[in-house]
Amino acid sequence: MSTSQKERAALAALELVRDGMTIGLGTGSTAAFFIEGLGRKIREEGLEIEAIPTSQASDALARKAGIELIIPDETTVIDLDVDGADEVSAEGHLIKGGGAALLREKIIARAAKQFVVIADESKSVTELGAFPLPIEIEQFGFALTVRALRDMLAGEGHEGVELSLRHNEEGSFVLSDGGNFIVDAKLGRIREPVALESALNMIPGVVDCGLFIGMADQVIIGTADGIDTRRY
Ligand SMILES: O=C[C@H](O)[C@H](O)[C@H](O)COP(=O)(O)O
Repeated sequence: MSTSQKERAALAALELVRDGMTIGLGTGSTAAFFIEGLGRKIREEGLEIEAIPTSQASDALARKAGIELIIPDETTVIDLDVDGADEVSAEGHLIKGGGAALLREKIIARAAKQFVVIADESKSVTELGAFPLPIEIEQFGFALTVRALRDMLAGEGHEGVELSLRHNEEGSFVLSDGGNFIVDAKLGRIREPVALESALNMIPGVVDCGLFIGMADQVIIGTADGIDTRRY
């Protein structure tokens, strides 16, 4: 069996798992390799692991893999969170949310002692922005929120940016697990991601955006014949 770059990164992240840990489970095709691998590791090594999924999809995968899931309370210590990304910059800043899970992913990444990103080489970029930035917005007044986004982005030098409400193949709006809409913003190039994240999250109606700035402790990129690990 040939190992894909995504799987290679996921297998490397499994090396960070220790008995007794509470682990955040990311969302997407790369995180799925980690979840399946974690299930195998728990069975083979008899580990005591509790996990918190960042989406209904990852919840279902984890249950299938036999991983014990918990709902965190205020005392919960999340030792490790492992998740994929849509783009990873040289500084370790991320774009996430291609699978509409950005809010739950950010809540868990923010709470985790160690946030590890796993990705294939195609996700590694010098500057964020080629991947349309997912922005999660409240359904109420969504058209007004889109207008406010457009106005703010124009003021920040992103005039005429294409903003689209995400639809599925049947033409219905895509909803996040929390029931919100997702707007994809084709920015092309994000020069100041720190300022942009703050400006986006200040707009009433914006629940959160897919910029994860300075959050990753470690990025593991699967390559053709190994891994490239970056620590921040
Ligand atoms: O909302 C989805 C997540 O942010 C994913 O982690 C991201 O889209 C990467 O997914 P994949 O590993 O499938 O490329």
